[in-house]
Amino acid sequence: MSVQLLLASSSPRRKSILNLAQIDFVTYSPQLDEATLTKRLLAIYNDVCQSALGRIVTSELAFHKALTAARMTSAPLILASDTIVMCRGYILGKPNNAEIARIMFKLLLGETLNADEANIMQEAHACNEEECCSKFGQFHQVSTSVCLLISKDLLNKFNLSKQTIERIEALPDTYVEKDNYVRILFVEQAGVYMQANSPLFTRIIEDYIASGACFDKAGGYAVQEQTACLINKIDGDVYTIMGLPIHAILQKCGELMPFKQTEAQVNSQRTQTRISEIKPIVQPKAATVETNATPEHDNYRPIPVRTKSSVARFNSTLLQNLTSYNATQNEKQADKAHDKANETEGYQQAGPGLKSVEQTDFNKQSAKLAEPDLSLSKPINTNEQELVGALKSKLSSLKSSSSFSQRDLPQFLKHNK
Ligand SMILES: Cc1cn([C@H]2C[C@H](O)[C@@H](COP(=O)(O)OP(=O)(O)OP(=O)(O)O)O2)c(=O)[nH]c1=O
Repeated sequence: MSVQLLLASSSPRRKSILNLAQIDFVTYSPQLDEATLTKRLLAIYNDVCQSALGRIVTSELAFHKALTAARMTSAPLILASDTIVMCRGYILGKPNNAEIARIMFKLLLGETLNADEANIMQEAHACNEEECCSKFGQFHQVSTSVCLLISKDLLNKFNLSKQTIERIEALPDTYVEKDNYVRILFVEQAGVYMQANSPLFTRIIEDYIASGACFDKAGGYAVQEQTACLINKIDGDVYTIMGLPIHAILQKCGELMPFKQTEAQVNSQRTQTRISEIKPIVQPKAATVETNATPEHDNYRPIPVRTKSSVARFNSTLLQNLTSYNATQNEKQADKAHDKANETEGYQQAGPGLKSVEQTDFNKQSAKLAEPDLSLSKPINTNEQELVGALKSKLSSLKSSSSFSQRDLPQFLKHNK
């Protein structure tokens, strides 16, 4: 099915992860006031643990990003995602400035905040969570929610497995936006342990903040950049931390993902197209004519081609003509003989006698020319052919008429020379 995925995100990481998975997509950046929405959610869910908060906040934000894109574009297949870091009861989004970024690293590395720092981070303090510091370092949790909206029309075109349909139907609030879209929403979480027990790490942090790379990352760090040096242990999928849990996406709704064609597939399609472009060679039905006629040339008449059967036809016509000519010659001779006899014995009706001579010679000639010579290829002149034919028919009509006598024949031949 040729449908493109709309990635409702401006995150370069999400784009590169989709590219990595060879998914065919275009992007749209939904405008959403994430901070206000998060504040509202924290006010409602003020008595839940940080793990649950991570799920709630990212789910709501991912869904609203996808919904905004659906309303603005009406695209049939939309993917949106949201990532936050929860550490020691604080919800860590993107740091607004270097100072906040530095405080975030203090939290992530298990350091104690002073009063001022705690004051700055007051709004982000979402719940009272026990500090989880183990031999692996300070623990924090990264939550990434994924929301896939698929139009009902498009969903009906998929040949989904029973298992997938059941899984979709079991999801809460499956149908959204006036029932036009089916919603698939899920959260992935990963645990990260960080340690910075050497001045070397302090330098890495300062360099990273100075580069400005921290400002578009939840928690102010990136697992895929130099701050990876601070990470001692990860529980979960690294792509959940980077903002798009590709393994879970493919596992849960891979059937709905449009994949890019590999070079081999594109090449094989090209070959198929080339083969289908080749017009079939139409063999002429009879071996007698070969035609270049096209529908545009209605008056086109094919050039006759001399074949074995056409030569045979020609020879049989020639045989008839020769036979007819021979008959005429015989009649001439018979008439001469008759005239001679008449001169001596007087006039006699000789019709049956002539007929008898005629038949005998016909049979002789027929026997001689029964096997037509197929090597004959020069057609008889049309005028001669017509003349012989006309003579033959006239002669036979005269012979059958009662008024015709043998004596009339020389005159007839002279007249029709
Ligand atoms: C923790 C962490 C986050 N991040 C990034 C992923 C997300 O892009 C970003 C979290 O912010 P989000 O608000 O989830 O995403 P975004 O604003 O970058 O993009 P959009 O809302 O348009 O989809 O932090 C990393 O790249 N590496 C990391 O290790």
